[in-house]
Amino acid sequence: MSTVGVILAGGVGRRVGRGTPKQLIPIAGRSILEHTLAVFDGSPEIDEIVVLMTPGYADQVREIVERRGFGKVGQIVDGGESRTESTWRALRAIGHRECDVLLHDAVRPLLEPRIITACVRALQTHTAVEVAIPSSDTILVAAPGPGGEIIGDVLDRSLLRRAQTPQCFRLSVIREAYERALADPEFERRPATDDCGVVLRYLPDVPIHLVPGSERNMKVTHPDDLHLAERLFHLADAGVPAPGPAGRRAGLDGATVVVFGPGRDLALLAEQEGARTRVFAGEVRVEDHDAVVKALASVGRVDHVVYAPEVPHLGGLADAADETLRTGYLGPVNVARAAHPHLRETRGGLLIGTHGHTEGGAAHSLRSSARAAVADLTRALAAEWAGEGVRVNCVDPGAPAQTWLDILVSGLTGRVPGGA
Ligand SMILES: Nc1ccn([C@@H]2O[C@H](COP(=O)(O)OP(=O)(O)OP(=O)(O)O)[C@@H](O)[C@H]2O)c(=O)n1
Ligand SMILES: C[C@](O)(CO)[C@H](O)COP(=O)(O)O
Repeated sequence: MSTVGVILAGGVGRRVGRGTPKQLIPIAGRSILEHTLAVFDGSPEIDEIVVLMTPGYADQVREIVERRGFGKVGQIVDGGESRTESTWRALRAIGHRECDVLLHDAVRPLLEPRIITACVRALQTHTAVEVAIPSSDTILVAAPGPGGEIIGDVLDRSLLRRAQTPQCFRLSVIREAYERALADPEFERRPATDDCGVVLRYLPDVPIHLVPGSERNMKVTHPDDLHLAERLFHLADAGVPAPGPAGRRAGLDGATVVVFGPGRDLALLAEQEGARTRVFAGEVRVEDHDAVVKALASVGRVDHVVYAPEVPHLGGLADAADETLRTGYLGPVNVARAAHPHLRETRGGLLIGTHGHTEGGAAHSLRSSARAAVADLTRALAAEWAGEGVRVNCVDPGAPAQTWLDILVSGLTGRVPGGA
């Protein structure tokens, strides 16, 4: 039986309150929807994807699907007026051939693949499956009282769970629940806020099995959630995915890697994976934009550019050497500007070494602020160049050379080290 992932992206994001549907807002260098699609398209358990999109925005989905080569996206369908109406449209688009369906909020982009695996496994023995996590707050039932609300009840927290998505069903089960709901005039007056609610109300004899979710699988609902999700992405990426020997070779074999700064170890490692490398250490002054442009022009095709600055001395502003300004601020900007036309042509990647963690922050003001500047530059450029397929990441200078290469071939963009 095949497994269809349904991405519910038909809303407008009223509570986030931007002029554009919130699923198209960029986080960590890509739109929320793109992150979510990447999880489903990359899951071996998913055979096909149906996207329900806000009417008028299907072209944006097509652009993402084509640019990222998301081959499993079979249909892009206009969403309905409500979440449940979007689900119903998805069920109609899938048709009557029995299959398993995983309905997921597009705005939960931090879904871990292991949750999809657990859901698909659970569907082998259950016809309805829900992802949920324990509630860490005590939940109250409010009641009308004198001058406002009072507590009507305090629920038993040990039994409380917070519903997430995916919510997963055998197609015939969720279809029957919806057919009953749509035939019930009461459903319009008292709609459901999720799909399990529809099954529970209209097919009460079908047990809905619970699978553990995760705190990270948050829903972007309010403006602050955008900041939280951004931070969580960077924490999630803190352990850069290890591509393995085959992935490393596939990413570097035949590619040209240009390093600015003392990056000999990195270059040697890249060469072992089949890359052609060029290191510009002391001979190119990175504060001189024209010199960086010339250096890159002398290489020919460029797939990856790495900026690996010397780690500067520590100290307060008064003691800071011009070298820190040069390598911390001007270097990253000049290398990025000069590398852009090359990387746009090859859809390549830029990796910027930061000035590392500062112990006791305030004592090393220039170095700390340079690190923050590089982190923000990375995020901004990742978003700015995402449409051109150019990836931009940064890394701590102390990270092993292997980690630098793993980031280069990872497909990540907008990645900054935790805490930057
Ligand atoms: N008519 C709708 C409404 C919502 N959704 C999707 O359901 C998920 C969860 O809904 P929610 O967070 O409420 O999204 P919005 O409806 O966009 O937000 P708001 O209620 O603030 O407008 C989102 O991925 C949203 O795009 C949908 O497919 N069709
Ligand atoms: C389905 C859901 O994400 C489970 O928590 C939630 O009910 C959706 O609610 P929303 O108001 O449509 O965001």
